[in-house]
Amino acid sequence: MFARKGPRLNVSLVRAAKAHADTLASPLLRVVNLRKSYATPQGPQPVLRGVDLSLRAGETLALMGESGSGKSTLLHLVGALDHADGGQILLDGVDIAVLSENARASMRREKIGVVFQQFNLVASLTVAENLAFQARLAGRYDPDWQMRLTQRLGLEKLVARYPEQLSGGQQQRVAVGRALAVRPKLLLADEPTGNLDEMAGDAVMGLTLELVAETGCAFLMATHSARLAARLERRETLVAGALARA
Ligand SMILES: Nc1ncnc2c1ncn2[C@@H]1O[C@H](COP(=O)(O)OP(=O)(O)OP(=O)(O)O)[C@@H](O)[C@H]1O
Repeated sequence: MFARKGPRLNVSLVRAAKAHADTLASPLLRVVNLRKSYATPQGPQPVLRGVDLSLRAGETLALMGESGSGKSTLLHLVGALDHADGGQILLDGVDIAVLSENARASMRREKIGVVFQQFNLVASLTVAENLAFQARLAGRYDPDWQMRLTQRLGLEKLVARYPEQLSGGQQQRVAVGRALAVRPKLLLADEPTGNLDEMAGDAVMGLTLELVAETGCAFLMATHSARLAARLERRETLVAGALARA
């Protein structure tokens, strides 16, 4: 019996190892020649003029650049929250631009977590309900994972509170938990510590990076802070609408 099962097990192990190697080799996110302009009274204002970017599963990348350089614009496009004028955004091999609105919405819910500078919690929901919000919408609510996230983020004693009863750092920890509750493949964060003092910001950053490593998701974070950017594996800077390596 063992003799018959042995070779089959080996073949499946080899296949699994190859699939894992392929996943690591091909980028989770590939942005190609991405372009975006905004309409202004003076005519279209180009912000992204051909951005190319790759991110592998599990990789962490800080997106830097002066105020107004287009960091939030890029995150919104990658997060399928806005439409590009041209170029491609391939997430898990799927071009976001060619998806129907429904398919974009499910990709957003199931594969992408987003953390904003302004926490954006639902004021009428408790901490526990906020944490579960996105996962429930995506049909991916997992009570064990939610409990673990709650513990890891130090929120056990706060689950029955409402956002207005929390400090900024606590609110942002809830927002990080909410984004990770779906176990996204990609976590996006736009100045996630921008509204926090240094100590609270560092604590949120540390927990986020630990949970990113634990879940194996890729992490793309826009930040002005070279100090925070240094905690991520890679750094890129937006200059004149394209990326220059920092
Ligand atoms: N909806 C919009 N309509 C018109 N212009 C916009 C819009 N959103 C952003 N912009 C402009 O696009 C440019 C890039 O803005 P964006 O918010 O992406 O920059 P940023 O690098 O994230 O800036 P910051 O670091 O200050 O947050 C800015 O000049 C901004 O004024």
